[in-house]
Amino acid sequence: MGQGRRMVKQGPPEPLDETLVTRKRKDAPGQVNPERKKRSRIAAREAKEARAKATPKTRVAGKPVVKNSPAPNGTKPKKPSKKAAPLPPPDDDDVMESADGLDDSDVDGLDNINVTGLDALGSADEDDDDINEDEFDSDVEPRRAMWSDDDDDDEIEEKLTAANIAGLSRKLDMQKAVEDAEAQAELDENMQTNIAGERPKILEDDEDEEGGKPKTTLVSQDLGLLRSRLTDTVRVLESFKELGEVGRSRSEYRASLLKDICAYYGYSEFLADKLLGLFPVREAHAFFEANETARPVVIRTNTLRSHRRELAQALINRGVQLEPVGKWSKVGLQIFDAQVPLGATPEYLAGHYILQAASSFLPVMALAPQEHERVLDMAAAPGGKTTHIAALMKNTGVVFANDANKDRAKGLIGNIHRLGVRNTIVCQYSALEFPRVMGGFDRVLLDAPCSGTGVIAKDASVKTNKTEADFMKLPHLQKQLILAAIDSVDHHSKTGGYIVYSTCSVTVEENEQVVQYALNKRPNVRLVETGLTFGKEGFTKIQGKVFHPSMKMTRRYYPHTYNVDGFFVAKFKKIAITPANAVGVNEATKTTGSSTKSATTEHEFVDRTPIGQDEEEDFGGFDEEEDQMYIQRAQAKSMRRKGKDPKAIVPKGANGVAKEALKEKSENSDASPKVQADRKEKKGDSVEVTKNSNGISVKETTVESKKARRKSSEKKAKA
Ligand SMILES: C[S@@+](CC[C@H](N)C(=O)[O-])C[C@H]1O[C@@H](n2cnc3c(N)ncnc32)[C@H](O)[C@@H]1O
Repeated sequence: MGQGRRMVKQGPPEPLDETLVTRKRKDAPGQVNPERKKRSRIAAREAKEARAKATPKTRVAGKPVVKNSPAPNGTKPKKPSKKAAPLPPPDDDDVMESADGLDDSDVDGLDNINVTGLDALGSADEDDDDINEDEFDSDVEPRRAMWSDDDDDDEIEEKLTAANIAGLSRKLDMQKAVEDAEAQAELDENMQTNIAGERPKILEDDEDEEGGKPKTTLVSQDLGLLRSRLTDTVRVLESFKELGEVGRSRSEYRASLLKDICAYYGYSEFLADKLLGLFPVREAHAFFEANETARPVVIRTNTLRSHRRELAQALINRGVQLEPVGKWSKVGLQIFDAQVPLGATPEYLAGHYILQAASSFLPVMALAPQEHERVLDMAAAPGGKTTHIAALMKNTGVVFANDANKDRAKGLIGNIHRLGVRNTIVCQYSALEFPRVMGGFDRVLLDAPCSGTGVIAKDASVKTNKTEADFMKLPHLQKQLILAAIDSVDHHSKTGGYIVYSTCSVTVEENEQVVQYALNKRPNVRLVETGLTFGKEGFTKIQGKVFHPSMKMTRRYYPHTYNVDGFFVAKFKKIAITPANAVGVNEATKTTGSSTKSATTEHEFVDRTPIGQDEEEDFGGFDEEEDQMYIQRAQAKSMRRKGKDPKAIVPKGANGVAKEALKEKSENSDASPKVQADRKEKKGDSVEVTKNSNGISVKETTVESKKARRKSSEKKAKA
């Protein structure tokens, strides 16, 4: 086993770029048919020649640098550009909710198809048991490992590869684009500061009147200068002792960097400062840079309807170029190019896949739902994760998919139908109302509404529209939601007792601070390993804040490290009941104003109030008397069919109302409101004639039925 393999196995997975994917395919031993090899070579040679013509290169310090003269000062440098391509409609969103309820989608198109493969994430999958880890190598990887869900059908794989051959030359073009971009970046970096040891002059001598901070006199058009100053400042801050100007402080350089980041990438100073504080300075630069390019388009195979290999073959036949997303997932396919809109293929319409960002797989993988369990997805729309949960449960057990937003819940229902999910019930509550609505779940997923700072590449508006207030309101909501999630889980569950909290944000306020709050307020939970085999550890210490050491078990994902959307995943195990006097128990009940009897008597915040008793409006309400009438009609019909006398039934309505009353109601049902009222009045009952919103129906309240209802409610309350 080569050195490379050992490193891949032991260390964190390195991002693997597209060129390596290409090489893997070509180098795979005993896998390549001669025809394919020949065509690949031709394509490679052609691309190489074209490249040589277009960009003569030399190498400086081991990295490619373009020989052509640098962009003159004041000219616009090449900023990472976006490639236009057909947009598939999104299925799954994670950017979602900001405080104002805005959202956006996980996958918003084929534009910006990224050239860095997600294979980078390759390490053992939770459920990918046919992967031989020893075989993994960033340079040489047997094809079998690529298709980890299928065993040893090399022949089919070769066909897939052959069908994909057109993609290989395209990948070479992409490779060229990457090299060009790298060269340009390298050039920018070296433009002003390529003499070792020289202290670059970055800060200006004039200071502004207010803060004494360095002025940024460069206007936004001076992107070339901005960029080189930015990279220089990063370099100085990294080696401040050697490179900092005498008499200048670190904070001056930082202030200059912050201003340049805002000017160059277009962030509000508030957000840029917050994000800059998350990373060492060079990493922060990489983060801002990564937010300028889109993440790869990924689809998740719906295993309720298809298998990954079958799906891949079908899409390849339609001209889609794709690869398995990486060893960590059995169901993901990364799309490199598509001649057809991915949101309108027959396979899409038949529910064989869903467009879903790679990082959206992670919370569900951490949740690890089991067959026959009872699972709650607290903020579920549009259902990328719900449908994944249902697929892992093989349509057994039951999933409650809840979302507070009615319109988004419609999308959720659409996805559930399209993907053939049959074990899921959709509901529309504020998740804060759980567990009063229902509790006792084996597992709960809280994919919380968040600021979306992990998905800026998809929604650039986040750069400027998030304010300080958002980073107070959102964490406040997230903290309430996480307590509700914890209280909804059955700690006695034989198979589960787990809660997963996730966001597509990278800020500490929305992640570690929320998790720490949950640990503080709920001593009956502890953090456990997520089971995810890659991802950076959550912070235990940052910016003067200290968190519980177990915070290490949470996982952070960044666009610049794994080429996935920024994400956070934490997994809790509930080990005991929630004390009745715990914070949040009362707050949650306040929202509905119902009795807290169950919480106080059982010390577990599980309310067993029948659903819908007080909330008839949402679902159109239930009319028990009317129901009873239909039941009796059906019974009578059935008796008649059997040749019996239907009058033999001595029915009682749900409220104890005798058959006569129902019969009367039945007779009246055809009469006009006025006639009905007259009839009632004759009988001496008090009558209210009201029209509903459509102006057509009568709401009648007789003395008799009022009494009956009261009686029935009392009975229920006692029960
Ligand atoms: C990040 S998105 C969920 C994405 C979803 N899990 C998926 O994978 O497709 C957050 C969701 O939270 C919902 N939401 C916001 N506030 C809520 C609340 N109080 N209760 C329940 N859902 C809420 C939003 O409507 C939004 O759909």
